[in-house]
Amino acid sequence: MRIDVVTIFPEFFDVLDISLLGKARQSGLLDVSAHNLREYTHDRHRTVDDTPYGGGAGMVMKPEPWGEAIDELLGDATPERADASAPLVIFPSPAGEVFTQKMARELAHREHLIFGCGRYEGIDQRVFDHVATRAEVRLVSIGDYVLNGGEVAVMAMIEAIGRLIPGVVGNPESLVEESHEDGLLEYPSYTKPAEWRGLEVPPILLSGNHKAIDAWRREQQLERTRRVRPDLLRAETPEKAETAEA
Ligand SMILES: Oc1ccccc1-c1ccno1
Repeated sequence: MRIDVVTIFPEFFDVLDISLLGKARQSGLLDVSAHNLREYTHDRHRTVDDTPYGGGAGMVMKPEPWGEAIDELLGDATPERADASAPLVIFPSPAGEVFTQKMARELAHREHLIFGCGRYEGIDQRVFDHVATRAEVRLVSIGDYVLNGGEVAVMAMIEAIGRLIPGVVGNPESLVEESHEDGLLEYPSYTKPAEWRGLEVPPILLSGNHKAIDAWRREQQLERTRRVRPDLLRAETPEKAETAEA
């Protein structure tokens, strides 16, 4: 998978050379490149923002640099070539659809993602409108709170997507039993020692009875999800909600 990120802080993404995603980049499974939006300006001050039409506080990111940056990254992509190789352009935004594990799984199958990190009061709307004439565009939020810019959101999405690419995580089994993989929160985990500061590991986990352990873990998932994220039980599949009510 090729990932391009347009940002005024390209050095922010240097951290991706560390850990799992660093190995994925070295092995060629993941190719991440950060591009400085200011390289696409032509004035002495490398200006990327200006005052908003209609007034209001703050500054809005100018369309011209964005247009040139994304033109370069899209190459000769056209809507007519809308196949798996077609680039998907994602702008993190508090006004976007919420990023979920389901979306991460979907995006892990794409060949080329382009992320555009907005700052200030956002990016001129015409950038989204124009790019949408050439490629699929999505505005995506990582949660109901406000950040200073899209870089943190893009980092989170790259990690969530990148770790699902086959070969990136050593043991694919470890991807299955995680929060949100089956729509529920994960069960509590324990390791040695069996007793720590007076706290013992649940005896069922020491029993060796794997059928009983699986049942206990499933019940722990349901109890934790009912308590912490009841909204997940109301989502999508009625069976899930039915199980939860049992
Ligand atoms: O708050 C933001 C500012 C800029 C770009 C993205 C965000 C955001 C907030 C939540 N998800 O994305």
